[in-house]
Amino acid sequence: MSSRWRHVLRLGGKLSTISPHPRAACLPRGPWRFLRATAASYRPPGNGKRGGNDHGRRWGPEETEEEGEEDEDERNFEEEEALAESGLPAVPPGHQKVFIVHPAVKWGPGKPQLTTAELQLAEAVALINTIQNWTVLDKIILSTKVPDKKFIFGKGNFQLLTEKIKGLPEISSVFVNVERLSPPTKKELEQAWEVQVFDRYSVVLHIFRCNAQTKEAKLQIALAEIPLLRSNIRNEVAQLDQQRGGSRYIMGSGETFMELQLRLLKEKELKIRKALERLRRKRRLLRSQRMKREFPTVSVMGYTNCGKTTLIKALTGDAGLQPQDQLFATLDITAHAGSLPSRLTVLYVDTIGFLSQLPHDLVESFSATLEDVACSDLILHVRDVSHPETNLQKESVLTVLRNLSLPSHLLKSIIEVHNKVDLIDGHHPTEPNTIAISALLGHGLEELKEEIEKKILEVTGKNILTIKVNLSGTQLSWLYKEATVQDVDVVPEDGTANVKVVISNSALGKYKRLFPRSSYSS
Ligand SMILES: Nc1nc2c(ncn2[C@@H]2O[C@H](COP(=O)(O)OP(=O)(O)OP(=O)(O)O)[C@@H](O)[C@H]2O)c(=O)[nH]1
Ligand SMILES: [Mg+2]
Repeated sequence: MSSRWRHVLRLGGKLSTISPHPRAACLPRGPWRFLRATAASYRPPGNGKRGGNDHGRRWGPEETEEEGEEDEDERNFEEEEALAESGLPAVPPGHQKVFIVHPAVKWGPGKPQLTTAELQLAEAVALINTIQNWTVLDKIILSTKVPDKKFIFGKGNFQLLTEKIKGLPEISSVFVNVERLSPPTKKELEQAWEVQVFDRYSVVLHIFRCNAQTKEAKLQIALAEIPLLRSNIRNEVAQLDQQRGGSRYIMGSGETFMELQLRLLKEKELKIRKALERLRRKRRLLRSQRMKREFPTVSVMGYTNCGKTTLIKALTGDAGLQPQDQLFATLDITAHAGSLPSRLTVLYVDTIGFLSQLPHDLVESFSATLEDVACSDLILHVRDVSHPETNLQKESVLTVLRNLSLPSHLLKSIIEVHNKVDLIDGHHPTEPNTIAISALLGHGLEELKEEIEKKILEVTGKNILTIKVNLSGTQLSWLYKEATVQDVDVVPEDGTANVKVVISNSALGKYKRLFPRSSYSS
């Protein structure tokens, strides 16, 4: 056996018990974990009998199976294989005592416009507090000119920070509140501070991992991890080669250690993409079924923790929904039926929340689920107007919405919902298409429903009418077939009924041609 292979296997089998850092038991264990995971997750084809507990199906009774039972087993096996241990340096389980550093650009073009360093630090604290068993031990704002460069801080500030961190031996990790730390920077900081170092990407990814419930969300997160894994492999294998200076090729294979790692990663990525595409097809099928049933769809979007789920729960009375005071509580797109004032049924779609400086890879990996938004009839943009950064949050959401290439009529008809007005005094928005509510207390919901109905009727080309029909004719049965009958008020004396319907423009045209002598009132 070549020495390189022995090396790979030894790393694969044992390294998980070795910690290269004295203070942290679960520091990154290197790209070889991925190799181990891949080998461990292998099972011969056909041995994939699984429980089939697919939490990913949240669309309820509309769902139909498009593929056979046997294929289902195979699919489950493939999905689980794609989801096998990612190999990403794991965030250690258990308690984390975190020190937060916020590098603040205080002047020049990089200075943030709609926020302050204090508010950004508060959001970093909220992110950490969202994770169970994680606590913030201390925090600091330090000025920098180049938060995205290899050396984030100047010499003096770095020394001060290092002394502070080393003076607190209880600290188990440091969260540097920047979008992404390059692997060499992260490694250097970890060596200097002797604790694990996280950036926004790894913290948000960890929250996602903790909160993901459905297979689709888990696959999307696994996909978002790939770029991180790739750069880790490049970085760590390069270092390994430098240290050992040994042969770069695995004997007989014509492949270097890094090439092998990258190939395995590519294979894993393809598996994830394939599994996601299958789920996407299923989602499209369900969407087309919903559209056939003519339920208008309202996407409820907004910054994380603004109250989207609370609002949908208030509008639909769906007891299954669980709003939580937690960032990224909702990671799965789910639809919930609710009635508008005219008793028209609409589906409210709960979506993943936004975050400013949310790493691009993460947003992209969730864009498949956001496909549903593009197909909806109306968007509610929910805002927590009691939040000190509400304007920045609005801008972040609108920027993402614009980048989702949504149809322009959707962007133009957005209803802006000012939520949590119970927490502030005298909030009376004056902008058009804006409604103030408290989803928690149920204030302003009737006005909101009326506005939703008005917009839905406009965009779907539907009308709400009361039509007088002759009960001896075929009008009523025609209306039951071609429109949504809301109410039938029979007038026994003259054998007629006043029928309240929601009817599309095209169906109304047909009705008028078929029954030219009917009378209508709106
Ligand atoms: N005071 C007050 N609190 C509210 C209101 N609406 C929601 N909340 C609270 O805000 C927190 C977040 O609510 P969610 O409905 O989970 O927010 P979300 O936008 O779905 O959050 P994510 O799914 O994490 O993006 C919960 O603690 C809610 O009780 C409101 O009108 N007033
Ligand atoms: Mg939610």
